[in-house]
Amino acid sequence: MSEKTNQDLERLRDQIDAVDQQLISLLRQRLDLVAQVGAVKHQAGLPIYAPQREASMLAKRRGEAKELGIAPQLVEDILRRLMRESYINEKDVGFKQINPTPRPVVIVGGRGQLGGLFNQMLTLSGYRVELLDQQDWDRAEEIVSEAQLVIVSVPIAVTEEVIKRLPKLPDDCILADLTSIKQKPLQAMLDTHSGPVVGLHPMFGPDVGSLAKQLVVVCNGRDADNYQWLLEQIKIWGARIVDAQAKQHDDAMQLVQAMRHFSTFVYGYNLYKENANLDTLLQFSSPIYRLELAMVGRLFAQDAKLYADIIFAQEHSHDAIADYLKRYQEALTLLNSGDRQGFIDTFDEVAQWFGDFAGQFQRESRNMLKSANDSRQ
Ligand SMILES: O=C(O)C(=O)C[C@]1(C(=O)O)C=C[C@@H](O)C=C1
Repeated sequence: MSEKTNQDLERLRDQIDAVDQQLISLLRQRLDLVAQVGAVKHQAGLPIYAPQREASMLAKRRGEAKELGIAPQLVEDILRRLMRESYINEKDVGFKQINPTPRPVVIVGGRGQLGGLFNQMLTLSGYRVELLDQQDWDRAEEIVSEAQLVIVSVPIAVTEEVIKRLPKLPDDCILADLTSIKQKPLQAMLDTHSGPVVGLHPMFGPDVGSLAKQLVVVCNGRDADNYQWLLEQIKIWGARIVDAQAKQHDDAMQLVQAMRHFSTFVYGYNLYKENANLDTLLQFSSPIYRLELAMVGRLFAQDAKLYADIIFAQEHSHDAIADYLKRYQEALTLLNSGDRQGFIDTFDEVAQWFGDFAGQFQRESRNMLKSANDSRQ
């Protein structure tokens, strides 16, 4: 490379560095403003996530970007990443306490990951949180004696047993659970406690940075009026609430969770039995295959018992998985018989069934792939 080229590059890179440093300074200013917004929202009891504000802000910035010859999507991607940081920063400012009472919230299994997240959110909202774990059970009666809310957050396999072992709760105490199946825990809570009961299913893992834009499924149990404050508090944390009947939820979870996790498990099991060379697979991976491999591999970085519980606890998951196997075999028959047209006809039938969702999912996955590719070295 010539000396002049070197000098030109160095001069321009110095200017880029200066601009990037200004960007960092602007990020600091923006985060300070967002923290102030968080404080105002804390006082007013407003949710972190403000969809209307986001939509109008993104529309304006996209227009301004376009006028400057900048790709609107680039600006939107940057702002969405900034807002994800805002959710975390605003969370740390704390939240308005919807039900200001000195009575404690008891989290059974609060030293677990999901229980720990609810402990953090409730504490940030000003509630006094007590934990009731295995080592505390001899003091269980004392711990729950004044509780206004008891949340059960233990592995699925022991949820019903733990609920049934709970000491008598105050009559007005709310009994809730966070289990990913709803019918059995809800019935156990209704049988065990005569007061307010509600089943919750947080549709996210404990490693979310904030609850903004997350989803919590609510299965009403008893005396719903008494636990509306809890649902309001969850909304202030930024989450969306969806009501569902417990059976409707469990039936959907068979496909969404049990079958999905089981298929991912089998995919990984097959790679293992084939003794595939992951380094080689990655070497020849397109971005989408790498993402698929990552979604399989991440499963095996987690606790086998958790997924065993999710899959085995679903009473009818065997049926959903057996159906999947039957369709896998039907598709294999098309392949083995060389029935290319039969495959195409079936493919078109399924495409018809997906309808507009197919295009929507293609657009969404395209953006996910771009982001996933950005983070690659
Ligand atoms: O303006 C707000 O209400 C904010 O909380 C700030 C902010 C942002 O980062 O711009 C963050 C989250 C909201 O969903 C909308 C915007």
